[in-house]
Parts: sequence; C-alpha cells; structure tokens
Amino acid sequence: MARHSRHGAGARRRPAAVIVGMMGAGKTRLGKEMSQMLGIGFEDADQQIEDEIGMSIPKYFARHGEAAFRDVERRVVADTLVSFDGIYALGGGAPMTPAVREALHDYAAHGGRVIYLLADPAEAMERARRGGGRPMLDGDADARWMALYEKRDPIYRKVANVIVRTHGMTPKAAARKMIDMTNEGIVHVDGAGIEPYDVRIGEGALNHLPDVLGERPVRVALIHTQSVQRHSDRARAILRKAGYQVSDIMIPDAEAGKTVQVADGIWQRLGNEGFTRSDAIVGLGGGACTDLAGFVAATWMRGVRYVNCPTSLLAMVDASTGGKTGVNTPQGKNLVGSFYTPAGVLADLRTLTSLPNDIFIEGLGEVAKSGFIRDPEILTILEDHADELRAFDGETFLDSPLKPVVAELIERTVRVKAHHVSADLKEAGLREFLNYGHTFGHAIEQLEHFRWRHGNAVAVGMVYAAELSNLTGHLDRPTVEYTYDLLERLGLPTSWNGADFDEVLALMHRDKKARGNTLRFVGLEEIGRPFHLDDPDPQAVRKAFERVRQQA
Ligand SMILES: NC(=O)c1ccc[n+]([C@@H]2O[C@H](COP(=O)([O-])OP(=O)(O)OC[C@H]3O[C@@H](n4cnc5c(N)ncnc54)[C@H](O)[C@@H]3O)[C@@H](O)[C@H]2O)c1
Ligand SMILES: O=C(O)C(=O)C[C@@H](O)[C@H](O)[C@H](O)COP(=O)(O)O
Repeated sequence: MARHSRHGAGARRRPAAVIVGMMGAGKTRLGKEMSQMLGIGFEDADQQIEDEIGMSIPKYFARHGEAAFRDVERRVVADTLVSFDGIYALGGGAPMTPAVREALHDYAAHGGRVIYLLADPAEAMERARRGGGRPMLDGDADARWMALYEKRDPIYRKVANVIVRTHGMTPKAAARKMIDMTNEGIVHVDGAGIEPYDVRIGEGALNHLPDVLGERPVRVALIHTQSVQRHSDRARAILRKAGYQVSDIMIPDAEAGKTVQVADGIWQRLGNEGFTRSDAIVGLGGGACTDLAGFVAATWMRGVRYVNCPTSLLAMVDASTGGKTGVNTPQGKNLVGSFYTPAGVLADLRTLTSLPNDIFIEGLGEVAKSGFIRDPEILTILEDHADELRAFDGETFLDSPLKPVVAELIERTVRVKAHHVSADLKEAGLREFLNYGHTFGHAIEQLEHFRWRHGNAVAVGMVYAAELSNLTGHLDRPTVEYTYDLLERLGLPTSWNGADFDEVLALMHRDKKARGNTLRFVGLEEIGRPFHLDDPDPQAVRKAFERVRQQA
C-alpha cells in the first residue's frame, strides 16, 4: 500500500489487498474498515455478482445451480484483479475454483497481497448464521460451516501470502493489523537444497510466528539476549497464546553468545526439557544470536525447525537469511557451523525502536556491500538519505519518513542475499560474492577480540577489497574513492591500524574461501560486478593493507 517506490506505480491496476476466508470471518466488515482507514475503494465480490446477475445469490443458486454461479464469480474476480486498486473481498468459496486460484497466484506473484482472514470458528459461525442468505449453509448451518472449513482452510493457506488472526479484536484493531501485515515486504527464498521460505519485513511481522512454526511443535525454545527482552516478551506472548510451551533461553550478548559453550548449555537444556525432533527453535536478536540459534537448531537431533526474528539492521538484511549458522572458535570467526535454512524470517520493524544508533549504522555496512556487488540502486538510496540514516533514532523511527526508506533498503538487500543463496546454498561459487569485504573484515574482528562490530569491520574490508582490486588492475580509482566517500558519509570506518601485516595475512589464510596455501578474495571490476580474485600478487596484498592503514 503506502510502499516507498522509486520507480512509481506499475501501469496495470490491481487491488491493494484481496481478502479470502470463511463465511462470517468478517471479510466485508473489515475490508470496508481497511478501505476507510486507507482512503481507498472497496469492492465485495458477492455484491458485484448480484449487481451483474440482477438477483440475489440464493435465488440464482436455486434457479441455475452452483456451477453457473461459480462461472460468473470466476469472470467477475478475474476482471477485478486487473482493473481495481482498492480492497477486494472475495466470497468464501471463490478460491475453490481453480481459475480463481490461478488468477490469485498471478496477482500475488506480481506483489499482490492475499489476506486469509482467520477468525475464531465459533465467532464466524455465529455471524454466518445471523447474516442468513447463504445457500452453502442450508440445513445444519454449523455442521456445514465446519465441513466447509475443513475443506477450504488448506486452500486459503495456499493462495494467501498473509494470514491474519482476528480472534477477540475490535474491528478497528483487526483492520489496523491487516494493514500492517499487508504493508510487509516479502522476499521468497527458494533453490536447490532449500525448503522454500519467506522473509517478511514490516511492522508486526512477529505476529506470523505461529503460522511459520505450524502445528507440529509442542515446545518452542525462544533464544534471545537481554538487550531485546522487550521484543522477546512480545514473541513469548504470541507463542503462548497460540498454545506452544515456551522455554525462554537468554544467552550472553553479541559474539560472547556465539560459542560452542553457549550452544552446549542450550543442548543440555533442550535435553532436560524433553525437546523432540518435532519441536522448534526461535532465534530473536542480532546476527550473533540468530547465528547461534540456527546452529543449535541445525545440530539438535540433527536438525529441527527454526525461525529467525532479527532485531538489528544487520541481522535483518543479512545474518537471518541464507542458512549460514555457526559459532566462532579461538582460531577464527564462524569456523564451525552448518548450512541450515530457517522455516521463515520475521523482520519486525518494531524491534528497531530499541536499536542504538551505532548498531544501526554498523548494519549499513552490509547494506552497502549488497549495493556494491549487485544492486546499485541501494547505493543511490544510501547517498540520497545518508544524513537521515546517520541520525537514526529508534524512538522516533516508526513515525518518521525514514521508515519506508529503511524498509526498502532491507527488502532490496534481502533480495540480493536471496539471489545468491538461491543459486548456491553451499557457497560453491556465486554465493562467495556475499563475502565481499569479509576476508579482511573477519581478520579485523578477530584481532580486535570482537570489540569491533562486524559491519564496521566489513566496511574497512570493502575498502581493502576495492584497493586490492585497483592495485591488481581491475577497478578504476574513482570507484575506490567513491567507496571511501560513501562509507564515510554513512558514518562507517574506512581505515584500521590495529595489527601488523603478518598477523592479518595469517588470518586471511584461514578464511574459509582460502584453498590450501592460496589466498582467495572477492574483488570488484565495477559497481555490480564482483569477481573471484584468486592468488593475487603478494605485493598488491601488502600494498592494499598499507593504503588502508595509511588513512588511519
Ligand atoms: N549468518 C550469516 O549469513 C551472517 C551474515 C552477516 C553477519 N553475520 C553475523 O552476525 C553478527 C553481527 O550481527 P549484529 O551486527 O546484529 O551483531 P550482534 O548480534 O552482536 O548485535 C549487535 C548488538 O546490538 C544489540 N541489539 C540487537 N538488536 C537490538 C535491538 N533491537 N535493540 C537493542 N539492542 C539490540 C545486541 O544485543 C548486540 O549488543 C556477527 O556474528 C556476524 O558474523 C552472520
Ligand atoms: O551469506 C553469506 O554467504 C555471506 O557471506 C554473508 C556475510 O555477510 C556474513 O558475514 C557471513 O556470516 C560470513 O560467513 P563466512 O562464511 O565468511 O563466515
């Protein structure tokens, strides 16, 4: 809906949202409420059909039968999906027609939002009974409603990309929730060896937890740090309300939590509390926490379902997606771990309200990386909004003009990540480009005993990679200067002077991209064109280090 787009609206009109769900779920009532809140139009498919056939639906059913009715419905829905731009409520049975499902699939594939409105069955049955005039409920209305629900629920879940539960909510609160959830960005991650999943970015994204976890888990381990207690309290309440037994597990902050000792403590707890293979893990926090939670999920009973709820910008744009899980060892960053993909990623923008300014800025390092390796539009947005981004204030963020800018940056960066991960989950080639700036960056983190934050280290690492690309004859000088300039404008570091070259070199040899005694880097030929820089001239490797150090 009010999404920030630098490219303007598409030429074809399409609904801002389509609502599906059972009779009595409140599709018309809440759809109207949404349309009023948003100041856009509302259409109800049943009303459109009655207008077209010139009689009530029950009368048409009695005269011509269900098949004739579904045929009219199919035509009306297909037309409206390409010609109307308000909120559109469908009749309860519409998605049961294959052609309607196809039209909805096409609509969703082009960015449309299909909301499955999931009301409490007792409330919905009561409303459906009260409303009357429903030929599908003739006879024992409640029994017929339940039978239809069992048939239709799996179909609604298939066609919808947003599921909203409204149990016990006022119409206004329910409509607000629907708007928030419809405004989400969704990035789909798929590919060889990947059980497909979605990354959801928006205010209130944590509300999806029960739908992503599904019905199989009885117990859920909620792994988080103290710094995000406010958000983990909210997640716990959502999980408990949905009926899960929640084990709250608090781990040490930042890299101190990303160790095999912390993982071991959690394995013991899961064992003592009887966690089985069908139970699940939720990781809620910065990238260190989601890396650790994913590692525990990958290893507990050789793999259980897990959901990442990133709370820092860096974790939202990078760490939470793609399935790299792991811990650090005294010898280096992320040396032990596994590729193990989450069942879903819920990047709730509300969690950014407590994020300190310096940690937000750190996250911009990985955002810029994605701009350099694939999506130059990210760099343009960063340039255009550098001052506002640098002044990020969590307390005012949600009501500020920065919110849509940050939402777009997150979505674009996650798309870059998804592109690489989908094609190459286990990092055999293309995915290595996501490591731009990391060979040097990880060495800094290690040599600074993790007092340097990851995104800051990657920023210096990108300067190093740009200098090395230039020294080896691949990248022009203006692009190297642009790298310094942009990162500095964002408040990111561009130089480092914390150790000797030999110490850095030894660590770069331990980088996971290295093969035998051969150093391997990700270089840049121009913005958007990374390449594998294998075994570069040792003089250039040293000289690039001196250039980065000289600036300090
Ligand atoms: N798996 C991957 O693909 C991948 C990708 C990028 C980075 N990483 C890893 O992610 C880590 C870096 O992530 P990070 O920058 O989020 O670091 P982090 O997890 O250390 O978080 C930074 C700090 O911010 C705090 N914090 C996070 N969210 C907060 C919030 N909403 N409110 C208040 N405080 C909050 C944390 O407690 C921590 O103190 C590194 O370990 C890095 O190796 C992994
Ligand atoms: O997802 C990837 O692949 C990346 O390389 C993303 C990096 O930004 C991230 O820092 C990752 O944790 C680095 O992994 P590593 O394999 O170099 O330890």
